[in-house]
Amino acid sequence: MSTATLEAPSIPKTVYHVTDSGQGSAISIRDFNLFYGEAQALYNVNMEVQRGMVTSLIGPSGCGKSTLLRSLNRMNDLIDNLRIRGKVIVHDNDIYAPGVDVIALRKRMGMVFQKPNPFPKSIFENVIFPLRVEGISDKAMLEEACERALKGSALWNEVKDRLNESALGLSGGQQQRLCIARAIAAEPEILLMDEPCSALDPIATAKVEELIHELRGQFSIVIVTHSMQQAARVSDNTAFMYLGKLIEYGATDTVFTTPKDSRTEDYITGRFG
Ligand SMILES: Nc1ncnc2c1ncn2[C@@H]1O[C@H](COP(=O)(O)OP(=O)(O)OP(=O)(O)O)[C@@H](O)[C@H]1O
Repeated sequence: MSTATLEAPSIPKTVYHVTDSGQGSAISIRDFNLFYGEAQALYNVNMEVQRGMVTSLIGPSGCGKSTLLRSLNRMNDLIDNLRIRGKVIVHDNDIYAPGVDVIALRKRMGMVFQKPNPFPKSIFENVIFPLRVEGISDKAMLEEACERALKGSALWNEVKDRLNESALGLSGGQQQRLCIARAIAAEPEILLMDEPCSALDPIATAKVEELIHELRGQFSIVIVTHSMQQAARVSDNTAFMYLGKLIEYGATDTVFTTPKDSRTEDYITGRFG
């Protein structure tokens, strides 16, 4: 792993000092702008999400973190009067190009939301839901996928004897790890997490953070978090956003110890936000 300067000449104001995974980019965001009706929420964002690494999006409330995250798998498509300009490149293809299969795109990107959102079904059916959607019905294949995903989300030992019980009977922290199991069951390449610990207590948060650490390498993870401590603990790279702009995108250690932009410094030292 080396520290490389990734250039984005079209926005001189963003400071880049990103830790390069050596495996290239999982996602390239290029001159990306987003408008909710007349209101612009993202301004010329340029960012390379490094493959196999954990990337945190931080910044004060309303700065556009969730908007940017949801732009990566086109979750924003469902919003009326939304316009975008720019590109999001995954596997050399712009995901906003005409004719893109959005369902296929979302299969490559598992998503975990703020609040655990298990379906009112059994633990087993929750985990293998994405495979059912794909039309897989082979029992042995589903059981194997379920076990793999639950082991991957560090929940297997806690639920292996109650797979047919309702997922709603699990604790909040277990439900969130179940949602992570569901997100990884179809073996996506990228995991998008929108404040995955905001509804969890400190112990459950620690477990999810540990899990993120374990999933690193296997998946490219982008996580929105309000907690700077969490960003510092779990991520390789951190992107600081402010008023819809990407201000600084760099190696997490550097962002938190020696930020290069005064706005980043003001935020991480608690002067605003
Ligand atoms: N569906 C929407 N329609 C219109 N405006 C929206 C919508 N979603 C977000 N916005 C606006 O876009 C801006 C960015 O919001 P976003 O939720 O992305 O910020 P955030 O950094 O994730 O905030 P928070 O940390 O509070 O969750 C805000 O001004 C917000 O009001």
